Amino acid sequence: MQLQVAMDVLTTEAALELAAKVAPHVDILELGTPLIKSEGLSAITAVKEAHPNKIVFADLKTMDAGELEAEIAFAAGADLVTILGTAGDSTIIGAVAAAKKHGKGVVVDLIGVADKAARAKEVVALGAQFVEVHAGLDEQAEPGFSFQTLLDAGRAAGVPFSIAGGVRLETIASVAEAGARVAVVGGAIYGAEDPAQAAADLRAAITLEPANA
Ligand SMILES: O=C(CO)[C@H](O)[C@H](O)COP(=O)(O)O
Repeated sequence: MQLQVAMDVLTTEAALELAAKVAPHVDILELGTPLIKSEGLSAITAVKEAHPNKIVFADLKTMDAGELEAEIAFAAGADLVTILGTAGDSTIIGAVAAAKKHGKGVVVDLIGVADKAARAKEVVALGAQFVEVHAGLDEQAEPGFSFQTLLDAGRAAGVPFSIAGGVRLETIASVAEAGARVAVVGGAIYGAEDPAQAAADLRAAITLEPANA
């Protein structure tokens, strides 16, 4: 299982500082949606230039204009972009076309999708590399939120998936056990007193091949 850090910070400077600390322990550097909205595509370029051997993940959360939005993010240096599973098939097909042109990949975020297993199979058939089974920050804060529902949805997906939303040291082993391809960790790394140590601890908690330096 790969480890992805979600850098939900607001400046390129903060992202570069965080990435420098955690890169030795993670496989994928994610630019969070607020960071991209705040700083624009130049943040993607800055992170890729600083970490050319890491997979750079642009959490665009695209809902329309799939080909155009994916195209500009790949051109800026992204290796993976997210398209929302609630978007129409034509949006996903467009983003996949851009990914093929650049030799990159599309991840479909299932946030807000009611039947996650059915949509997961559909979007992978459309060319998505994998799906992200995701509880967003707002959903996590809702009363009665259960992390277990994410694991169950991942298991039921029947296609390669990542888990995002509330993954931390206490839960990451269960993400691996559920068969996830990627564990996405945001707050448990960027909010830690020592992000490098937090990332190293998460890494040690799962059975992984060594991350690329
Ligand atoms: O994409 C996101 C929000 O939409 C977050 O980056 C993702 O949910 C990670 O969350 P956490 O901080 O709980 O690990």
